[in-house]
Amino acid sequence: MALPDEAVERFREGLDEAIAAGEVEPTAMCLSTLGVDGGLSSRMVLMKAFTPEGFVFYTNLESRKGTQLAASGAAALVFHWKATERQVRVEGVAEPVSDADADAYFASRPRGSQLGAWASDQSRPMASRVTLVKRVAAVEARYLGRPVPRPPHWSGFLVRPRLVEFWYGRRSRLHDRFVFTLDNGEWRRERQFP
Ligand SMILES: Cc1cc2nc3c(=O)[nH]c(=O)nc-3n(C[C@H](O)[C@H](O)[C@H](O)COP(=O)(O)O)c2cc1C
Ligand code: PXP
Repeated sequence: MALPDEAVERFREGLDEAIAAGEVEPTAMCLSTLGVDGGLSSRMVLMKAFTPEGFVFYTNLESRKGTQLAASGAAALVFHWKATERQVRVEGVAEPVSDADADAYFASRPRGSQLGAWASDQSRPMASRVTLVKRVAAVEARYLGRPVPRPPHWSGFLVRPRLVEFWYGRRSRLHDRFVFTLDNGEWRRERQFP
């Protein structure tokens, strides 16, 4: 269910203002996923697309987050824009992006990052840094003089929101909060106490 116009506008405006204010990584978001044991796991990722459908990021599908999302889909995101004292919080369900979208984004990455996606068994044990350096050299040799294809284990997820909260910080601590919640197929909007 697409986000309501107001939520889309608030997100776009918040991101634009964070960029204008010089935020170092304005698209950085904390992603939380659910382990099979019911435990939670969080890490930062970079948002690469935002549409009324949701928030897209890319990763190794065999990583910890990748396997957790394949198992449950439950995902929560937090953006914190320090320069503008804002926070956006998202709760929803992650689904794979299309191969066409993943191919297009992968093709736009610097060659070094593309080679890294082949070389790194993200989240699995690595004996030493030398292992990684050797693997990068091997994939570099393999794709010498030709484009690096997207690895089958590297793609993206679209987090479709069921809740989006916009938090506007105030020095008084009497912050403003607007929460959009999907309720029986309809978006509900409410203010909440800070
Ligand atoms: C600011 C920032 C952005 C990051 N962006 C990504 C990203 O977009 N995709 C990714 O796979 N890892 C990204 N990482 C690395 C992840 O935080 C994490 O270490 C890695 O993906 C392994 O996570 P996992 O073992 O939980 O799967 C980023 C780290 C930081 C600090
Ligand atoms: C392993 C990894 N994948 C992806 C990203 C983010 O995407 P990109 O490298 O395409 O900007 C990062 C950012 O640090 C990263 O560390």
